[in-house]
Amino acid sequence: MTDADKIRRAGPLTYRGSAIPQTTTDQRLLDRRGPTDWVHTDPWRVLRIQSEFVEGFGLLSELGRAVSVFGSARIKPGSPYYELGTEVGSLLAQAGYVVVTGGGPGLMEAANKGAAEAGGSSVGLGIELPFEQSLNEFVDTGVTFRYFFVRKTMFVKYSQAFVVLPGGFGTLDELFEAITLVQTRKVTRFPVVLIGTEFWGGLVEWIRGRLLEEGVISPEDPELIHLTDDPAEAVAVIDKAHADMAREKEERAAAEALAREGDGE
Ligand SMILES: CC(C)=CCNc1ncnc2c1ncn2[C@@H]1O[C@H](COP(=O)(O)O)[C@@H](O)[C@H]1O
Repeated sequence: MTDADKIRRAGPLTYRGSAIPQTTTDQRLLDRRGPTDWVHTDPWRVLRIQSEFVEGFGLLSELGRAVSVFGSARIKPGSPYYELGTEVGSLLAQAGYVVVTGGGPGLMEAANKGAAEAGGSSVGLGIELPFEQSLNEFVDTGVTFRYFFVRKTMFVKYSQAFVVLPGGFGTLDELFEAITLVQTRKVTRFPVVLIGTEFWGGLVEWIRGRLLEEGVISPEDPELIHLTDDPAEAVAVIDKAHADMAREKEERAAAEALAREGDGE
């Protein structure tokens, strides 16, 4: 056999004769020599981002009914808000919801603790931070994300409501992301419940007053937010929204079935 008759198959590729590479794909993969700066380039980051979506979707897709609870990383046990967080976590777990938090300390921990005390399950979606940080001890299932926006997708995709306890910039970011997604109909029928009338009252008043008066939101927009001091009311709002949603889905399915029957006649 001459060199020109030689054939190499590499996956779906076929090489013949002088087109056959000097090395195999595996050899090139395993050869560690070469520059390494590509690790810090955007195309490589895109793959890392992709892998976070894959891991996140893989872990969370079979969660069942879930509610995300947000709140300050800084409010410690002993504070009435911490108690409120624990109660919310317990009541959500008793109502059959998985409690999803950022997995950190403070009110995230409170909600996870409440869920654990009620025998429910807790998910922590952590974020890599510049300082050492681990998931709180009440998280049953956890993922720690490198990318903030990947993590935020997970909260929305795998929970059916947001409960927002008192908090700072992080909590405000999560609250306003949620109501923007509802306002722009990126998510539908997604209850957003603020707990703590004293804490949130000023903001809600400003939204209902200033924002409406200036015409920067629609008259119905303030209704996207429910404000209460009562964790049981928060759970009732969420349950009702889901019952309404389930009923509407059934009615739609029945109407479609009827239309199909009509077509068949
Ligand atoms: C001690 C300390 C500051 C730890 C921060 N560790 C954190 N771990 C996980 N999620 C967090 C953390 N800090 C902020 N977040 C996210 O932002 C919200 C709280 O931010 P903030 O404390 O309100 O502004 C939480 O709902 C959570 O989703």
